[in-house]
Amino acid sequence: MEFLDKDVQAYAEDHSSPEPALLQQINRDTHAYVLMPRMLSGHLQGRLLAMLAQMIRPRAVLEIGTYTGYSALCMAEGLAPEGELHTIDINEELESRVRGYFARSPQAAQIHYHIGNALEVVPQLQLPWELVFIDADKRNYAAYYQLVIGQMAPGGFLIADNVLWSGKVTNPQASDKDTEALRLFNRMIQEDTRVENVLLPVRDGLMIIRKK
Ligand SMILES: C[S@@+](CC[C@H](N)C(=O)[O-])C[C@H]1O[C@@H](n2cnc3c(N)ncnc32)[C@H](O)[C@@H]1O
Repeated sequence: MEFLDKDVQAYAEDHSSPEPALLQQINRDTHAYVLMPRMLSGHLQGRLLAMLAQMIRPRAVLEIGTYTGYSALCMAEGLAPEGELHTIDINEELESRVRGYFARSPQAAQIHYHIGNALEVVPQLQLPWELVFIDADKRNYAAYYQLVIGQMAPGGFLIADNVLWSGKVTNPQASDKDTEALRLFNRMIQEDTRVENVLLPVRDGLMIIRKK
């Protein structure tokens, strides 16, 4: 479910910076050749991620859930000159496609792509994260948060995607495991006194969290 009216969404995209050429190609290719293209962040959310990264100028970015590399490349636009971005995905089938896209990015040398289960890879990457994007399996959102929050730099930002889950989080009839996991995650963030947070109803819901 999109929370914005279709015309408003189109208007917002028309009045946001265009996608860079490489991202346009990833968007097109993902819809043509890859399963579940709805998972890609897309134009509006991608420009928001790029803008937030440009505001933060992070030296260390972590992404959990690379998929076809779209959101990683958006956030890489804002990396500090000495910064690095680590992105993890469990799906090795997309690896050669994604490596090809990353190689064409102006930030190619700063991007580190890991194939594996994020629950195992994250503890091996001990960096003071200044920007984290959680966008993988919903049942592990709380576990990912607990893994990274201690590693994050004070003043660092964490963004979690799909926290409205097509509106199911507010539907009392919805009790599937993913919906329950997202309700638990949202409640956990709301009650965590170490952070400030705002839930933005953009696309499928973005929880933006700042570590105090
Ligand atoms: C919604 S997609 C990511 C979309 C991408 N961030 C974007 O905006 O274009 C979710 C991805 O998480 C990956 N994933 C699922 N479980 C995972 C796990 N345990 N560890 C790492 N990646 C995982 C899936 O393979 C999938 O590619």
